[in-house]
Amino acid sequence: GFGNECASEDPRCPGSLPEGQNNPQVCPYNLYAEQLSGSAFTCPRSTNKRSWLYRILPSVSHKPFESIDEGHVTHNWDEVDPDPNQLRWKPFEIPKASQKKVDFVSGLHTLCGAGDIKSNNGIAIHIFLCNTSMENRCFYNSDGDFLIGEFLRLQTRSLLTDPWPQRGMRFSIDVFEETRGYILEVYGVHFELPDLGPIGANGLANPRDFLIPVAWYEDRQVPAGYTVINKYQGKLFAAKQDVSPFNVVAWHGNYTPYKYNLKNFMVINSVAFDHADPSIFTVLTAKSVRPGVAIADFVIFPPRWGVADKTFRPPYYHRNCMSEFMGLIRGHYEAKQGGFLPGGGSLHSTMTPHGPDADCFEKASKVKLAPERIADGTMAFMFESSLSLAVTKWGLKASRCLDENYHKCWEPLKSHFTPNSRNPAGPN
Ligand SMILES: O=C(O)Cc1cc(O)ccc1O
Ligand SMILES: [Fe+2]
Repeated sequence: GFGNECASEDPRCPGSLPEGQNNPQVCPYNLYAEQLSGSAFTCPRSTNKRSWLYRILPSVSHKPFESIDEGHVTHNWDEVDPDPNQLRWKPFEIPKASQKKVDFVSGLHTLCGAGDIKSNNGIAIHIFLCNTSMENRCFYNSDGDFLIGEFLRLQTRSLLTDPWPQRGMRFSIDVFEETRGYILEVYGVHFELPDLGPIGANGLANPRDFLIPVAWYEDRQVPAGYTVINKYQGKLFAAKQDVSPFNVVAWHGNYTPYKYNLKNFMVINSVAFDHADPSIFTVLTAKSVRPGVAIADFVIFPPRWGVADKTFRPPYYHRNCMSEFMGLIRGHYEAKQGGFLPGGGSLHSTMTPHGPDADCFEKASKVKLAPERIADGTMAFMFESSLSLAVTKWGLKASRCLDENYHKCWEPLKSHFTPNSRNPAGPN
């Protein structure tokens, strides 16, 4: 369950978790005790996060970190001039394994972001494009948490393992084929489940559906050197060590990686009339200090029924003080039948107008309203942020995926205004 206090021992070492204290003079099985803190020691209980790890060697057993090539990872939000236009990307291209072997870390590309990494306030959106597993390499992020998009056949190994690693957690990603994914990085805060207000005690993403891994260790020497890669203040560093870092035999605490299957999301929606705001689809939120304002919300558009009467059912036309980055994991998105493709993305910046394309408007204004399955087999999502996001050089140019024709999807919109005829009948 989300945020629970858990305890886990590798079954090969029963009793490896010290009883009654965290720091015995000598730990069971002669393990080292190490605390991983995900919040200031003094945070209120409700936000205090830490885990105690009992490991074969402490994390400090490594050679010094050295700077490595960042590739397309950046936290420089001034690389290109601001551009308020609607932006859309065709599916980001995955390099072919036959041409170049690229793993999760070398395949990380920063698309956009905002804020300041050193003062722990901001977000970044990355795309990863890879074709090879991480071999004797792991990664950890000193700057923030990674929320990694949902992918088939992506497997992680980590000291506590699994796909949504929080700050500091080391993980290694295996892929079985050419793989692409989206990452929302938040600096300085952790994701939380949104409050439910009048919805009640249950619904949306239920805490019990968040899965947390069990302890599992490998006691493996790596004479050729195991590489620990660290993203620190937006730059990449590597340190060698001669053992696997996945050497945690037992742990307890509430600071863990977790994963969540989006299929478990309990969708709430309009069952009478009108289009509800997409905040009803919030899976997780990373709060800012302003009440109700997120530095980033993770919102999904899952398969569901559309039943609203006398309603234009697709998303309304709008301008928003929040920035909206959208991606498509599979299927299609209700407001754009063509052009917005799985593996691509779109960015509608602060107050930039957007909404259904002309074709969608025409169809949805005329369709006979019956209960309808919306977007079966699809999964679109939005990273919505109160920060005004800047796009990187890679996003605008080097990715070569920017769709120069995006604005054309609204060009056919024409006026339907009939000043002399009130049609349809007007409000009831
Ligand atoms: O722009 C979008 O497609 C996302 C979105 C969906 C919706 O149902 C209402 C508002 C909104 O921004
Ligand atoms: Fe929107």
